[in-house]
Amino acid sequence: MHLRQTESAPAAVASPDGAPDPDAARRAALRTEQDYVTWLYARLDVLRERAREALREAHGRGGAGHRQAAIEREVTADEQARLLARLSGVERGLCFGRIDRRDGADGATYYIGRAGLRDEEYEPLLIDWRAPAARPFYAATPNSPGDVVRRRHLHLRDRRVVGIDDEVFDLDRMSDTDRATLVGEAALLAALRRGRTGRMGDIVATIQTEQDRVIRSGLPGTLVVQGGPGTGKTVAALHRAAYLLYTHRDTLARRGILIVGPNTTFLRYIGDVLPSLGETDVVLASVGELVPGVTATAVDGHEAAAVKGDRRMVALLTAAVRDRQRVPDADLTVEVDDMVLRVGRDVCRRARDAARASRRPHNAARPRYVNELLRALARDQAARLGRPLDEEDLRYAAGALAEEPAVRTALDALWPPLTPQRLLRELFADRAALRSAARAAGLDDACCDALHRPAGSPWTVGDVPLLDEAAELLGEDGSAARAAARAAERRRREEEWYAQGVLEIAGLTETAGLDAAALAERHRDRGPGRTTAERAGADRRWVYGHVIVDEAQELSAMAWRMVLRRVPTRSMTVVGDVAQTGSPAGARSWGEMLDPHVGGRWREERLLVNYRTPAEIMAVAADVLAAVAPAQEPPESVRSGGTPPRALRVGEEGLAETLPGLVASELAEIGEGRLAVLVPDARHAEVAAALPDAAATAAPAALDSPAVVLTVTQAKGLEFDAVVLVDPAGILTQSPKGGHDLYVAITRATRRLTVVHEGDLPAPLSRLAAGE
Ligand SMILES: Nc1ncnc2c1ncn2[C@@H]1O[C@H](COP(=O)(O)OP(=O)(O)OP(=O)(O)O)[C@@H](O)[C@H]1O
Repeated sequence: MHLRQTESAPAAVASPDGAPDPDAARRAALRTEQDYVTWLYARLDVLRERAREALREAHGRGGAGHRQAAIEREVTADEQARLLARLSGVERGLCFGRIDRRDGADGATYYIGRAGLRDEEYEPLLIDWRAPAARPFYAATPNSPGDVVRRRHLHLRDRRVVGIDDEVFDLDRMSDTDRATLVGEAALLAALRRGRTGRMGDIVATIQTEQDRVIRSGLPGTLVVQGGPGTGKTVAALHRAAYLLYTHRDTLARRGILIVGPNTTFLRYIGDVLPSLGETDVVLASVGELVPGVTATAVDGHEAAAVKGDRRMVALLTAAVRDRQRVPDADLTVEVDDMVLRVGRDVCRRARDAARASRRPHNAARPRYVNELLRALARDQAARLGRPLDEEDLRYAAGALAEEPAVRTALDALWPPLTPQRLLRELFADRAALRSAARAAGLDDACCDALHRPAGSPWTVGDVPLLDEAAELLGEDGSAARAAARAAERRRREEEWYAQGVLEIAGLTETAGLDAAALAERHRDRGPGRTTAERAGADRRWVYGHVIVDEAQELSAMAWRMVLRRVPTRSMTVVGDVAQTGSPAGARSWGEMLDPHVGGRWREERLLVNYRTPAEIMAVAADVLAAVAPAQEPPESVRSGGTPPRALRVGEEGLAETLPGLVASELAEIGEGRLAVLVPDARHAEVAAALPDAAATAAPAALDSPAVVLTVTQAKGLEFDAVVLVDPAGILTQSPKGGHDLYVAITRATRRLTVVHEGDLPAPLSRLAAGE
């Protein structure tokens, strides 16, 4: 039997007059749990103090030893610092659950929490939520409870137990005392009712069974998590990252986990979840940040986005690179020391073809071409001077010519060293170059028009996969790598010199176990690039142990190529909803997107329950989905009730007058929560001007504001207690995927939805018309 107890249900502890006393039962249960929780925190304090002490000792142990000993101390200190960070991260809500199992004759009780704790005898006091022993806490359902007799949720405020919820799966197996102290209220619904803060919270206490399957799915291969809005795809994927780090720490600590999200605001929104689970060593990046050194936030128009995401851009870029490998129109002539040196055009052509035939990337193949031409120039120079040349002379003369500015300019014009940035900047600013490359790729002039732009334009998100593709085609620019190595060597010497000064000032001699080189290295390691995540984030060619892609339906074919380069093992979690695709280059089906890369070898989990949007609002969204994508099923809302969604008609000039009052009254209704005004792209500035008190940028700080004006693209993945949706017809018609945008906009609301419209309500929203 399964029983979800309510607070009024327990009826076994008697009051003095013999009547059942539920309050006494509740107090008794709270006391028991408080005692245990107090004990757990005491243990946590002890472990933290030990880690702190070990850290102090590692830092303080300056004394004897050589460089090896210094490094060992550093490693110990590093480990203790991580342990301390992990133990500090789990302070809030340390223990959130308990299961009573039918283990053996007596049964057994296990407490579940954010971290595993053991006593001095190594007996478990608290089970880490990711450990196999915690699984029944999440997996037990009324239909298949396994050996779980009762699941209890504990609600903590600071270190105090302030509430308990019980789910009983087998009342007959419970002892009389335990039955007497049953208390409860559905923990999940309590969690869902909380106001939004602008930051996603963890759900470690209320993970649902279907989500648990996603979280604990094995590390190898590609897992697709498909689910409608609010089904917990994002939050489950983040818990999966924590679970994988716990279960495969060795592999993943070395290679790291990358989480790709749609934009920096979204990343900020989800950024607290992993630290609250004690995990910090993860790289979070938007598609626009995946090439180190470039931060792209500008967004392309629909045409440009569609072309840039098209797989044929590979052929276009390949052709564009080939176009930069030229032979002169006539013989090559260069003036050096008042003498005109000449190399025949056919010699240039042969040299270029040989360099291309090496099949090396552009920058790596360049020396073949350049060296061949330098030798030809040197031979011509010697002939004109009437000097014979042996092989050594030839090498020397070619080297000397390479230093001549006129020679360098001439050779750079034929086969320039290229960075991805330079290639793209110059290509997009040059219509003729674009046409030539596009023709080779089978793209028409309209595509060229969509790509063409002035040279100084900012990088867009759609450019970043192209920069990454270009980096592959170009290879490392050897000169840049050499310059970087020289700069690094210079820095190393300066740091050592500085470190020597520090040692002298501190009166520490080399016999103190730390010489200047070791001290410099230690400080260098402390700087950027110290943790796996930091090193990985700064290296375009880093290979991750696992990659999670959120809102994955928005990624174009070119963006997938970029992401997949970072995970050749294809150990990935792909999270999204093809019914929410807004990008013109995004996914229509997972097979279409993934099959070219993983050859059909991906597995899928579906999430079907919406934890965000109440049923009344979801009914409106379902009408929209039925109109724009009848084959897609909307998820089912876990809760109903609350304020019915409504529509509000205003005159055209009435928008600016209506919105401030409407937003103020909605804010008053939601109290501490968050509100978003969602608008068509073209009306963002107008609506933002009407609401000067609301944040109006998609910058991460906007999440701190009680009210924010956003386009639907900017609001993707986010949620708000109240949504004011302005001009639904404008959203519907703003792009070929406008219907999907409207679906996304409606499903951002957790409590209240108001649709403000000027003309007639679009047909899919007719359900709202009745209430006007
Ligand atoms: N098991 C759970 N317990 C408590 N809250 C949950 C649970 N699952 C999901 N939620 C909450 O539901 C909301 C929606 O979750 P999430 O953003 O992960 O959904 P999603 O599927 O990624 O949505 P979308 O596709 O619309 O972006 C969040 O507030 C999340 O915390």
